Amino acid sequence: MSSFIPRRVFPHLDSLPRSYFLGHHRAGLDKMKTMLTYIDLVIECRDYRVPLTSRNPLFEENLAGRERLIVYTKQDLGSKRKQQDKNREHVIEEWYRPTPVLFSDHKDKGSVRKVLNFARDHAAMKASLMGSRMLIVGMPNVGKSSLLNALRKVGVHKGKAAHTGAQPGITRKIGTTVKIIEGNENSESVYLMDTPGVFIPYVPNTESMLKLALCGSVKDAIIAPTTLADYLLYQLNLYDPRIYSIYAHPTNEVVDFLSAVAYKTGRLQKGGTPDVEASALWMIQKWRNGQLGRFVLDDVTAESLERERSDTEGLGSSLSHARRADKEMRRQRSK
Ligand SMILES: Nc1nc2c(ncn2[C@@H]2O[C@H](COP(=O)(O)OP(=O)(O)OP(=O)(O)O)[C@@H](O)[C@H]2O)c(=O)[nH]1
Repeated sequence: MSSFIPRRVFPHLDSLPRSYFLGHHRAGLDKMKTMLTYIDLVIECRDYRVPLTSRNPLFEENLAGRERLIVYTKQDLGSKRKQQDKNREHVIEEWYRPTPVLFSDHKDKGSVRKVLNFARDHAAMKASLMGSRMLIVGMPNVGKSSLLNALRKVGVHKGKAAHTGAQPGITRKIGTTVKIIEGNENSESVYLMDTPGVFIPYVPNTESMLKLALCGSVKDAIIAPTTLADYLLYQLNLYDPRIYSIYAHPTNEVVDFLSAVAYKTGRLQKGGTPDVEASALWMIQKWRNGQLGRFVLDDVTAESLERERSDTEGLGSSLSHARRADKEMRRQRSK
């Protein structure tokens, strides 16, 4: 163990797709734009494990002019609720000031209540006779529908209203409006609308694509499971290789790692050969569920937002525009 040295960089994979911008993403975004006049607040969800990479500039560009609350979902999957996490959350809050930022875990009533309180205060400020209407937006699979259900449960004690699932693309159209706060003599009711996840037209680099895929924003068929497991192994090694010690010795070799997992868990094909692909999918799922370490994949420092912004500049608006900007960026870099 003491002699093990993890990889410090993950190799650039030229053949990796860098787009997952589907028809219903574009259609959903267009529809959101037409609804903006009726909306008092946009609740933009991002994944706590990738606080920078799950930022989609399309929302800032297309839903500008409306007040925004940023909610980092799945806090439980990236945090151990320690001082280190508090420091990280403070940095994230500072990045977006004055835009308010909250952190949520859909099963933790306390964090859901904070979002509700924000929505209630915001609605009270607007004091509309028709009640307040809010839109929940974000990348695919980030946890929008789960948060909507949790807000409804805590807010008005009603059951699930939106479908949720482990793969992206469960919500394909803008859903029905759901009441999350009951009005009273002092304030009007608050309604929330679910929307389909919208992916970034063109991801700035392959590592960002791997991060988003690992967090479940991209369908599992898009990137080979062994490639994704290799990226997971890279991250596990940087964090703490002891996390997988019940399956394998520390290693940088994905096939060795997955073969050890296959032997240990009985994932074998005919003739007893290890089923590397099945083991890859199993390990990825374990990490996604928080059973293989809970940690953040992005670098969170005071400067990292600016760095990411300059990397993604021009990659927001359209696919062809994004490709051109990417080509130009590469040309500049090679100069
Ligand atoms: N651990 C944990 N899991 C969550 C949380 N929020 C959502 N999930 C899980 O993440 C997956 C995706 O959640 P959804 O609510 O369907 O995500 P979505 O953003 O509506 O997905 P799309 O339909 O692709 O837009 C589900 O398996 C949820 O159970 C959270 O706060 N913590």
